[in-house]
Amino acid sequence: MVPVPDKEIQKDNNDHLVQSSDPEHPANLIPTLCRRFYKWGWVTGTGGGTSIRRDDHIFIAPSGVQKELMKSENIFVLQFPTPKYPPEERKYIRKPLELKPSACTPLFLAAFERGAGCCIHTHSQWAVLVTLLVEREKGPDACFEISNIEQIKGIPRGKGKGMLGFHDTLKIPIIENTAFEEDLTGSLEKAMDQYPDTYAVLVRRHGIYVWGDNVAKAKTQCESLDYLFQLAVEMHKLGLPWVK
Ligand SMILES: CSC[C@@H](O)[C@@H](O)C(=O)COP(=O)(O)O
Ligand SMILES: [Zn+2]
Repeated sequence: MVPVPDKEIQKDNNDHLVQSSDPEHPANLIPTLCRRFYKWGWVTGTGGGTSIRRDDHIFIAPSGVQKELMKSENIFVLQFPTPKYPPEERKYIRKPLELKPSACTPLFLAAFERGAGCCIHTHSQWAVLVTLLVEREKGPDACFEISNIEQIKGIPRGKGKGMLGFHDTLKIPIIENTAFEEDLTGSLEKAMDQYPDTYAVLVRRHGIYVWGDNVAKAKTQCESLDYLFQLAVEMHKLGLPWVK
């Protein structure tokens, strides 16, 4: 697709890119998913979010808004690929007036650059608690590990490698939080490189980024991980080990 020149964006703002009666259209799916995620405590108090790639378009939510009340008309559209930095060089082809794009944008872009079709960021308390329970391990090797739990089979072994088995050990890298969301991008990318098979990165005292080849995979992987984190917290309370 030929990038739309700036003047034309100003003229009609490409509103048609977010207008569709199809509930599966990314501009409709992002608000629907965020309403659901809000109920699960993943995106409360404006935290967290979701982004979807469809062909060469990235659909992004606005920053600092109640994510469960978002509408399709509030969605930004980026031409993909696009520079992650500096933000003013990103190729927005639709910008809702008086809104800023999510601060998670460069992190979502890092997942799309690695082939994801959807990326979910949650502030789930289970994810945060797990990062606190492995707080002693800092640095590039910090990771959450769990094995011998049926739900591990909901997580891929790596791209094109099938799903993890019951006896496999699931490993999710943990990066340290930063004062600003955007500043997590470098360490997120480092963790992605260090763990090329991972589909998720935990952020200490903050939450998690989970991505998938498509929306259904990102959502079910995020659900499986959240289940495992909750279970891990409860196991810890009972003095049960996460890895056999
Ligand atoms: C409760 S504020 C949370 C934000 O700082 C950030 O962590 C976040 O997840 C959402 O950023 P946003 O720019 O609103 O999409
Ligand atoms: Zn966040």
